Amino acid sequence: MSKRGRFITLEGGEGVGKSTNVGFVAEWLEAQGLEVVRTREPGGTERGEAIRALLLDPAPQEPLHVDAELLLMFAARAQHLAEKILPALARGAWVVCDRFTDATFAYQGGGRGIAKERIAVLEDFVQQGFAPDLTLLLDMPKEAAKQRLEARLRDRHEQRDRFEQEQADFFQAVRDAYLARAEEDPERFAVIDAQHPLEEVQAQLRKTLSARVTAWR
Ligand SMILES: Nc1ncnc2c1ncn2[C@@H]1O[C@H](COP(=O)(O)OP(=O)(O)OP(=O)(O)O)[C@@H](O)[C@H]1O
Ligand SMILES: Cc1cn([C@H]2C[C@H](O)[C@@H](COP(=O)(O)O)O2)c(=O)[nH]c1=O
Repeated sequence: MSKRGRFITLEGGEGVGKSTNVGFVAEWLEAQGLEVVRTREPGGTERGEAIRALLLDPAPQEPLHVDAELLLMFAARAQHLAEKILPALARGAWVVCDRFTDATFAYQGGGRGIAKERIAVLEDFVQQGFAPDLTLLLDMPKEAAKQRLEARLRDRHEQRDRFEQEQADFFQAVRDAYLARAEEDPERFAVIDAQHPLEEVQAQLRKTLSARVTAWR
């Protein structure tokens, strides 16, 4: 695959501010004169969004097996890569994605307990070495993130999705798995302290982006 643009992902647990800041990151890059494609996982394509609806269904008729959950994440990802991410990068656009494969290692690995070696097999199969250029990991204690999430659910009259219904130990395992991945790959990851007011979080993001964009040019 010829890749001229850069692939930036935002990661973190529920309610840490990923969706809020995907827009900020995309707009900051656009202000530097770059073409930006903003997307999310699971989803990002028509078929991927249909898979997302299955995965997030708050009241499924029958339980979803953990391996089926894992495979559906990668099925959506395969479509997303082929239809949207890789063509955008090939024409020189930058892609900003709300979650990618680190979420699989954190949720299906850390949260559900699937061995990371099994996840890595699917990662190799689907991605063939492809990985983000930069991952912005928004990190904060799960209790504070839960309060933000609950305020959002209340304000927007949203129902908890299937993942948001999990218990505290699941979210602690997700956070621990994300931090372990960041420690394993400090070149790719930037850990952003997300518990501060939005302006401070965005100042951290701006500083990180500015340093990376300068280094890449
Ligand atoms: N730094 C911040 N300080 C205070 N509130 C924030 C901050 N960042 C985001 N919020 C608010 O917290 C709530 C959760 O943010 P957001 O929806 O962006 O999180 P998320 O990580 O995308 O969550 P999810 O993974 O559940 O989709 C929103 O109501 C948002 O306005
Ligand atoms: C990519 C990916 C996502 N998930 C989970 C994490 C979240 O709970 C949902 C997506 O909802 P959001 O509001 O967009 O954050 O999906 C996962 O378990 N594994 C993955 O690979």
